Amino acid sequence: MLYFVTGTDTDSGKTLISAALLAKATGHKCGFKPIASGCDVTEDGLRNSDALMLMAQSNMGLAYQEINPISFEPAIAPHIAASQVNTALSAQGVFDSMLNPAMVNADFALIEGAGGWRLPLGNGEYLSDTVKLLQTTLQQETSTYGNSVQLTHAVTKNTTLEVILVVGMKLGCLNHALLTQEALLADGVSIAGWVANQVDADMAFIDDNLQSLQQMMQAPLLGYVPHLANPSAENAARYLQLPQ
Ligand SMILES: Nc1ncnc2c1ncn2[C@@H]1O[C@H](COP(=O)(O)OP(=O)(O)OP(=O)(O)O)[C@@H](O)[C@H]1O
Ligand SMILES: C[C@H](N)[C@H](N)CCCCCC(=O)O
Ligand SMILES: [Mg+2]
Repeated sequence: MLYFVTGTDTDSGKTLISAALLAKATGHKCGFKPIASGCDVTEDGLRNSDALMLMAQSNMGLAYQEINPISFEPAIAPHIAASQVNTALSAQGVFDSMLNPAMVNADFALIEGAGGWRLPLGNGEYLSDTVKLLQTTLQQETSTYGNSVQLTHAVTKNTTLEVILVVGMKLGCLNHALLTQEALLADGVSIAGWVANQVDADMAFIDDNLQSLQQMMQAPLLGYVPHLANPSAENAARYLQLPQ
């Protein structure tokens, strides 16, 4: 199983839910954070807390750079962070840097996006283009990646990619969730499920909002995660089911 986890916005809970789904998964599992802006400078290089949280729930022994190949220090839009260090992002470049044998051979692998579905990479490209590229590549019988290594169905467990949408439950999320769903469907990706994640501890009429979303979302609800006093992967996992 290979999933791309997107959200209605930055801070919607993609990392918490991704880590929680990894915690629930069994077998060989790994989380990826291809692009991270907002990193600490360490002796070992740039380190991002999302990538470290996913790494803590992964068990395939990957190096940090394999989980998070593209990192920027400032917590700003990645294409702007890239331009600050005189570099540029592209859908193909992100694809090339992130594709890893573990991603296609894991029992459970997920890729956390950055921001929301239509995250700009600059030059008219979006992170959603990378996801579409990955989906197309996996669908082809044979494909090449990285150093032209041949990937065939014989060695590729994960030949499909589905999206999980994390809805950060707060006032305004209905519009964000519906627009994101529209974009996902228009882009031809399939939605494995969505998660209602209560980021706003005091959201009024949470039950009514949840009910409205359930009526309008065209994918299974994988769980409602309330606002947690201790938002750990294990605590959030108690409220979730893995996609079928
Ligand atoms: N259900 C929850 N209860 C309590 N706190 C939460 C909950 N969901 C998320 N948070 C907190 O909200 C913050 C944002 O969550 P998270 O980092 O998972 O968002 P994100 O969508 O991954 O953001 P980014 O776009 O930066 O990757 C974190 O501090 C997280 O612990
Ligand atoms: C810094 C933040 N936590 C994320 N890593 C990046 C969010 C970028 C959002 C870009 C945008 O859509 O405006
Ligand atoms: Mg995150």
